[in-house]
Amino acid sequence: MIEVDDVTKRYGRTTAVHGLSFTVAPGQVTGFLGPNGAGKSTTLRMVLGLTSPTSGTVTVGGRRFRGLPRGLCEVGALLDAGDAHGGRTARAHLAALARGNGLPRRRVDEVLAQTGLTSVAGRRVGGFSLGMRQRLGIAGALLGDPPVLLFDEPLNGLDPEGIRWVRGLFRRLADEGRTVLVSSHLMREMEHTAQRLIVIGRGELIATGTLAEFAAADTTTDVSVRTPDPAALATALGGPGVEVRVEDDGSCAVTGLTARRIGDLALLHRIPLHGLTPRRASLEETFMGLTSDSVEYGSGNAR
Ligand SMILES: Nc1ncnc2c1ncn2[C@@H]1O[C@H](COP(=O)(O)OP(=O)(O)OP(=O)(O)O)[C@@H](O)[C@H]1O
Repeated sequence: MIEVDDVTKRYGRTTAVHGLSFTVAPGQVTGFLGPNGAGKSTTLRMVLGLTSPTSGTVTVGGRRFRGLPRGLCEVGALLDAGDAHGGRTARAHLAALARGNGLPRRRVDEVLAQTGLTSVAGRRVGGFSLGMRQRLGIAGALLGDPPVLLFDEPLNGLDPEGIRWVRGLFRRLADEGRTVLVSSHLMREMEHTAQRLIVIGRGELIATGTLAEFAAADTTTDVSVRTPDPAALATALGGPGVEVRVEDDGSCAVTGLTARRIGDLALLHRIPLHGLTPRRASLEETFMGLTSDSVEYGSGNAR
């Protein structure tokens, strides 16, 4: 369990995280979503104990950060796939990590097997593709067999097979009762990865909920209407809160009315309809709508 309680983190005049509170429960994969610069990495670093909050508290398994980074047996993390020394082999990299953390050597072979790297364990990391580096980073996170796992943009650079594998692994880790937090700036990456979402923007919480709740909460539905007389339709439907937009393909996108009401009004005004299709916003569109105020934020802006 991770609990972030009213956390603010400032770097000089930049506020990276502001009054952020959320909890991450074990047993499911939680997506941590936000546009670039939203404060995801900063938050993950605070959970790991690599950075201390300016104010507020972060607890992992009920324990507060006490000025020392959390050990590999407590929290495993993939923060930056590029941080392994390029001149070392994958096995040597993991062996050094294991030694430094007092972990048994056998864990190295176990995590190499778990991440599909056994056959390349003797190769230098410098020659690894980004996907292999991601696997190695994940192997490092698993080394201490920790109950809490953090992955910062782990799908970056993975091919479709790699993405499928990572998704399966995260699910298995969550099914084992672990707390799994995965960051991304792309909703489409989270759609088939996470069961719950935490969405942040400009360092602040925007929304939390299950994926199903996000899908159900999209109120920005519109209705696509085909008619030979869009102008008459717009006049007939016009009113407060109703918008009729003619799309490039000649159809009309109507917001603010149900398909049934549009049909009734068209009949009343004797306007022929050739099509009437209610449309739901995709999760990606819901995310864009939620974070649209946050994306203009350029890194380094003072708030
Ligand atoms: N060490 C630092 N010193 C100064 N500013 C920082 C530092 N770390 C992060 N920031 C700033 O804090 C804000 C949040 O950055 P952070 O990297 O946490 O966002 P992010 O959501 O992880 O973004 P991205 O997806 O681009 O990695 C940005 O404006 C960033 O420039």
